[in-house]
Amino acid sequence: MVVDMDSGTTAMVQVVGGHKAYGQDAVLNNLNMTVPSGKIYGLLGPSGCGKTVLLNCILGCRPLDSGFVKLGVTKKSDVGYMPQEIGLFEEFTIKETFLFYGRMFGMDFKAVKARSKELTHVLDLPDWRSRIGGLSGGEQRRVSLAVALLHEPKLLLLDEPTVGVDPLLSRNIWEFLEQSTKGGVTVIVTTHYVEEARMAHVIGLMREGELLIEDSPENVMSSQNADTLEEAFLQLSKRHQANIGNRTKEEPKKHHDPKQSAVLQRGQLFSWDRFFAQLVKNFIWMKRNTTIIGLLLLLPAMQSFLFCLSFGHNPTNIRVAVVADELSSGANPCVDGLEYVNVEDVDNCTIPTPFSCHLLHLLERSTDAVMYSNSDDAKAAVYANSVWAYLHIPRNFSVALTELVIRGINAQESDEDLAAALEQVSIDVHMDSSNYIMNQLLRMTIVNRFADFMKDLVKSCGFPEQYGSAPVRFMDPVFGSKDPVFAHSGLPGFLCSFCFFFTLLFTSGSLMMEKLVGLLDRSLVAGMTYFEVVTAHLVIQCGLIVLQKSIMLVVFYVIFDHPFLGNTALLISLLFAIEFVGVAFGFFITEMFSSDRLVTYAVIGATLSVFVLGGIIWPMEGAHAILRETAWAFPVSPAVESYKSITLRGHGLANFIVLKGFISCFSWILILSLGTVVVFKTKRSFQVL
Ligand SMILES: Nc1ncnc2c1ncn2[C@@H]1O[C@H](COP(=O)(O)OP(=O)(O)OP(=O)(O)O)[C@@H](O)[C@H]1O
Repeated sequence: MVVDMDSGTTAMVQVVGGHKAYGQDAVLNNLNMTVPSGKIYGLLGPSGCGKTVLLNCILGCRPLDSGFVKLGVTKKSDVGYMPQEIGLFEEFTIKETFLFYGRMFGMDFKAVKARSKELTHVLDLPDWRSRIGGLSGGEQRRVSLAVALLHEPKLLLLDEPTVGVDPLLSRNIWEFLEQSTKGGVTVIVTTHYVEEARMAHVIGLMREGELLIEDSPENVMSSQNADTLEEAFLQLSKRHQANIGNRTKEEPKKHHDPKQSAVLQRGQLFSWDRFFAQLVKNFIWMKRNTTIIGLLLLLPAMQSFLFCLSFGHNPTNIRVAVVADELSSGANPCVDGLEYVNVEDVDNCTIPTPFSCHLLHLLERSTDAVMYSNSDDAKAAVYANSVWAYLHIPRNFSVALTELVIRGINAQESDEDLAAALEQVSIDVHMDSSNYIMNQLLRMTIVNRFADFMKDLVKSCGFPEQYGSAPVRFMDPVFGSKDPVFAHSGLPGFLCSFCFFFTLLFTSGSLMMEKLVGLLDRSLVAGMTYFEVVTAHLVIQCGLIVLQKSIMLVVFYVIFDHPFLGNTALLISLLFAIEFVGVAFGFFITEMFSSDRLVTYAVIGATLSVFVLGGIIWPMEGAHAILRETAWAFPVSPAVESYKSITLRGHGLANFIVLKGFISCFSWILILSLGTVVVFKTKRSFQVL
């Protein structure tokens, strides 16, 4: 519907009392503008005066703070927009670019081809097979202009179309626009080149957010007694500058009425043409970026192999020094087939003494135990990081221990004798405890080997085995194996974190790339809906997820044979749910942040948090009470517990821990999706859904 102008003619665009500020600075200041239908409107003004902001307000990409915009068109497809930045996909050829936008506007191949041919001639475009990224700045601008003209819109908004263009070609472009207006097209062109705007039917001279004059170029010049537009603009600017000094600061009239402002309709929420255009674009991107896609598939495989090969196995070959005072110094009596020395007053026991040899023999099963002749050397070896610990066995160890075992503590004649005997049976361990895990594992190894030794000793002395062991029996475990492997319980946290990370990385990376080159906004202005962008992305993402997950699951459960007790379909559904949390988070942060650096930090921060809270490094049972109580609210953490219950305990969806993982994922997908829509709507005034 075309708006009636006071003069009786018709207007395609009307801005009434337009005011827009960023912070304290007014970018548009009570601006009134009328663009007659079927004319070229040249919007002139120095850099930073607000031309681009004004075009964005007309398009509805940015809302006015007050005032309103009226348009003579209602549909987005009636508008052609050429943004100041190129806003084209660098990986595309010119032909693919035309086809992408043609599809988006529902044009068939024949129509796209015919129109592209015409535009190629007028705009002197390079070979259609040329990639956009390989074109010069001027050539890219011409392709960008051709895209805006492709679907023969009724209203054209061109933001500096002739920058960097040869003067001859620039004239051709103006003539072409002039020609188009004869067919009823209305054109708004912003330009820095004041004289070039003489070819416009109407010009608006803009300065500091205000429109100083709006008339035909001839009238503008005659009203200022100027021979050139440049001169006229200079005079108007001088007068405006003088007025600014005298003006008291006026508060903008807040009469923004959304009902009066025109909103371009995008058509239906989902169109197969637009969805297909976006999908083909994603496929072309993948085809042109096989290295990235290859890495996205190779990385999970590589990480899975690295995890299986390096993570959670009990350390072997830990070097430990043993100093046994009861062994004669110099030659090692335990070597050469353990030629044990006999001690006379020990009888009934079949383990030869000194016992240090048997203990050493047992230690050698799980460590690299090395005999040292004295404590000073052993200590020096710990300081030099040659060994993780040294054990000191006292001089009378064998005799004192045998007496205590066979004759009992009551056989000691006095308390002093008992204390001396107990001192002689104590093995001192001096450890390098700088590594917590090594410390715990070594401690466990020493205690276990000593327990084995005591069992052997009491048995060899004719006592029942239990006499030498702690009165605790570890029966067959309810879940897991008798000798649990750390990697088995670490795997769920690792896999879930990586699922989240890979999808987050791909989603944020691909969206950010579209956003930074202005492609996303250009597509949205052209009528693409955010819903179509999301669905086209999800199709590609799902394909990648299936491939990545298949690789990882084969590595873990087929090649490395990790235990798997549960339902495969349930596990795959859980992994998909986690991946979609990553996708939703990717959409959220790319909408939230406008710089790729911030997005990168958010990806790293979120992944590390998920990794830490996933229980790989430490179980949540050991976390701070507040964190433990709130862990259910974090994304992915409940899913890790769910994963463990499915694979290591064989539980199904009826189990609450398993169910909680799914509930958590779906809740986060919902929260992040709603968050994305809110941020999207707040930042732009596009209709999203
Ligand atoms: N999102 C934003 N946040 C804050 N300030 C903004 C934003 N967008 C534009 N501005 C400011 O608004 C003013 C007008 O910008 P605009 O891009 O419209 O200028 P312009 O007339 O198009 O300039 P040029 O010809 O150089 O492109 C500038 O001072 C700019 O910094």
